[in-house]
Amino acid sequence: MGSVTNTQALRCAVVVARFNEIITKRLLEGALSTFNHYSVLEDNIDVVWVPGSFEIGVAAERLGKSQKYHAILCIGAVIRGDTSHYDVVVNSAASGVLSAGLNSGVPCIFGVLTCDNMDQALNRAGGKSGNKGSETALTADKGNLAVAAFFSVSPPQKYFVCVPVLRSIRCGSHTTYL
Ligand SMILES: Nc1c(NC[C@H](O)[C@H](O)[C@H](O)CO)[nH]c(=O)[nH]c1=O
Ligand SMILES: CC(=O)[C@@H](O)COP(=O)(O)O
Repeated sequence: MGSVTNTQALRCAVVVARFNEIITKRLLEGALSTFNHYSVLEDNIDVVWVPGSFEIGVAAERLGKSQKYHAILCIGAVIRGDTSHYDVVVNSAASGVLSAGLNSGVPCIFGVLTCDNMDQALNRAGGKSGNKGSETALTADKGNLAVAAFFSVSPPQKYFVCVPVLRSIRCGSHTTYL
């Protein structure tokens, strides 16, 4: 993908885990509403659902390698149970997202909640601790503009020109299934 200097040119994919959907749907809504706030166009966002956080990395890497996106948001919610299964899913999700970014060269942003219980997750999905999905989208907007400017323009302080180009436009949900 070429570089972008304003958010209306930004193309993103959001990979969302269906597991703990009550949480991940709220994180997705937070991400989409933040994209809307920063003028990312609805048509430029593809949402891809996967069964659980364990599968996020595979999808993110495939999307990254498609060369269609400036950034891939990875959203999931892993909630601790009685066994060590939690650690396996969390570690696999984290290394999968990291590998997806390294192998595709596209920023893959880690928006997977890793919580001890459902209360912690609800608090971070629009509750008293904010909406981590929304923060994930913010990372994509700012991170991508920064990365694009850093690699493609000289002098690098052009980055500071890019950031204020943030306006508001309507953005609903746009869904694609793998
Ligand atoms: N326990 C959680 C899972 N488990 C499901 C796995 O992610 C995976 O889909 C399954 O093992 C099939 O490969 N996923 C979450 O996202 N959150 C959990 O708490
Ligand atoms: C991710 C988890 O820990 C959970 O879904 C699995 O629960 P358990 O460890 O009780 O089998």
